[in-house]
Amino acid sequence: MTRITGVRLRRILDSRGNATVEADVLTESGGFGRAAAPSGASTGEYEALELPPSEAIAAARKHAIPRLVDEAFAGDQRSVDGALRAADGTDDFSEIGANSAVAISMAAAKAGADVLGAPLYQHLGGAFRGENFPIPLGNVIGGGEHAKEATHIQEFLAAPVGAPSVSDAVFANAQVHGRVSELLDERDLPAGKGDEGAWAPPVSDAEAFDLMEEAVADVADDLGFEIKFGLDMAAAELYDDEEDGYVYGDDVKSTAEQIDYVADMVEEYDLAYVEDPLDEDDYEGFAELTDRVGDQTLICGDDLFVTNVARLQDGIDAGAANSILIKPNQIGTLTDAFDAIELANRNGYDAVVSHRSGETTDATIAHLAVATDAPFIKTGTVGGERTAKLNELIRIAEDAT
Ligand SMILES: O=C(O)[C@@H](CO)OP(=O)(O)O
Ligand SMILES: [Mg+2]
Repeated sequence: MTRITGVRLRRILDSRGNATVEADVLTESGGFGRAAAPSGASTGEYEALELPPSEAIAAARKHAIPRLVDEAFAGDQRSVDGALRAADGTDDFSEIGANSAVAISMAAAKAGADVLGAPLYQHLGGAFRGENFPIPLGNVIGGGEHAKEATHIQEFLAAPVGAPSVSDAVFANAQVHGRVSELLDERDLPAGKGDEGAWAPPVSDAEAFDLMEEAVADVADDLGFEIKFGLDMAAAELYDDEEDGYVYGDDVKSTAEQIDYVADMVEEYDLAYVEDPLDEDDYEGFAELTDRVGDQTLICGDDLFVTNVARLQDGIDAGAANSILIKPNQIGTLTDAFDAIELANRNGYDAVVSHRSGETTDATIAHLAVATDAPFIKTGTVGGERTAKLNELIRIAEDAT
């Protein structure tokens, strides 16, 4: 029933106005799935490779589609993703592009779910998936590679850890986003937005910490539940080999100073989450920081692990981080993403499912996060390509309870 009978690929627009790959997968019994690849700006050096969409589509048509049509079953995700790997033949999907691969992989999962008549989260997670729902981490102030003339730290994320429901959490993040806008207005600061819809004001990182502290406290007071905040430091973008340190404008921090700085911020602001606090090659620094504050907060590896089981295993062996960011397009298939989540969970690492800065309205990650019982999902706060995931989470919570 789920034998694949057709795969169509096309170029569509993403939220930055760039082209990306969309895939349709059709099955023998009329099943249909459609998915689109997201795209990063602060991409990790060890990520699977995104090709220019036209090239990725041409290569996938030549190499992958013949191995899928009449050969693979949408209901058997490993057969689909195995065919994609075999068609590509490289470790980093440099032949057909991780963008073609991930779009086909996710579209096949949706087609498989469609044949069963099950929602995607149920198809992926099964009857024993657990009852928890992910808490959305909402990017409300940001800079780095996502906005010019703004903070050095890439993302300041609201984390509504005390929200009684998914819907309360989603609306709390939107309210924090709105509260930050009011605070900027009171301070006569311009409020442009970065790639993910976060405010990108021309303020120092220290001011952004203060704005976040005030905004989450105000909204928590109003709503009556705990809201913390966290960071994506995207420190690989701050790290400069020649300076041998982390560059914050005129200030350069050595690795030891960076670790002290992050540990101090965790203490001072009771941060719920810190992603990529150190360079993507610095397992040792990650381990030292995890040792210091890992019992108080999540130290998450994004560019460090790139959703890759081998890199995660190195991190586990080194005691680096206690959490992994999961981005299916970093590794190319849902199977690879699931394997990374499983390895993480077996070793006490929390898996946090994430969007990219360049997105479409594809909501697959909302289903992936629920299916795998992820404690957090990073999806932004406002903007159509962000709310597509958040609203899907609200629908899934309604459907599943
Ligand atoms: O660094 C990140 O975690 C992401 C998403 O917020 O950004 P990008 O997609 O640009 O890598
Ligand atoms: Mg990141």
